[in-house]
Amino acid sequence: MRPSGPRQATLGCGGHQGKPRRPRRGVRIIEHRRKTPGWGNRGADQVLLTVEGLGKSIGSRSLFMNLTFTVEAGQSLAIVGPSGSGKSTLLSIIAGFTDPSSGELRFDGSRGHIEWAPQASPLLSRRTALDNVMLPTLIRGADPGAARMHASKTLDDLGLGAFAHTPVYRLSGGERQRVGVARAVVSRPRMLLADEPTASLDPYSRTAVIQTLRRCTQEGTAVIIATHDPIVAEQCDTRLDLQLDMP
Ligand SMILES: Nc1ncnc2c1ncn2[C@@H]1O[C@H](COP(=O)(O)OP(=O)(O)OP(=O)(O)O)[C@@H](O)[C@H]1O
Repeated sequence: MRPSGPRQATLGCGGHQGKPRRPRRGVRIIEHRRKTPGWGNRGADQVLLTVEGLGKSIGSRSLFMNLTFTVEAGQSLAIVGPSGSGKSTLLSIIAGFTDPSSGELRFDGSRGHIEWAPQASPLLSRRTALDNVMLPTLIRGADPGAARMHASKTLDDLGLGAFAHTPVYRLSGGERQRVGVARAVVSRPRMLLADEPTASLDPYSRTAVIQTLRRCTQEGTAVIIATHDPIVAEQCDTRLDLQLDMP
């Protein structure tokens, strides 16, 4: 069973008791929340990723340091923090695109099947929304009929059924954003990294995205979301807050 209360996870910068506090950037706080009903059940307690003492500096600037947390199957984790605090960089490190400056990540087995939904997904603009969303399952060897069915269902779930046969270049920004989410979730990865998946969406579309991500966790996908959206952060099992103290 997953512990019902807050779990010890990590650390901030440590004490400055009795000393004047020097302005600094990059205070780290992690809050762990109770598992929210409806988010993730299957595969709970299977730790997919262990992060220990992770730090990232760019030049002389420390974005974050000494992050320690785990990610389980079916868990939703929100990474929050001000613009520039390192949310996307942390996702990129987990994805393996960026090296950390310190610490380590250990995956259960290999990195396995991770999907990445960046802020602006690099879609094939002349192909239809359906073609784009079919691609990950086709690449993984699915039968074209099955790939089409899963892609159509995912587009429907995201309120894009009417745009399935529309070339991406004719879609609005918010519609493209949801096609990017659809493409990332359609193959039900082990872990999904979503960068601002609800940014600039209307409330209806935002709800559709949240429900889609929730369904993924229920099917065992670990979902890690970098977000400024308080509603998304509030609904995740765990929140990792990359505070940024301005000097
Ligand atoms: N390759 C790079 N070279 C230099 N600086 C970088 C690089 N990648 C990121 N940064 C810097 O690191 C900081 C963190 O960037 P990051 O995109 O991770 O922030 P974020 O918290 O996701 O911001 P936002 O909420 O605005 O998307 C920024 O100041 C950015 O300019």
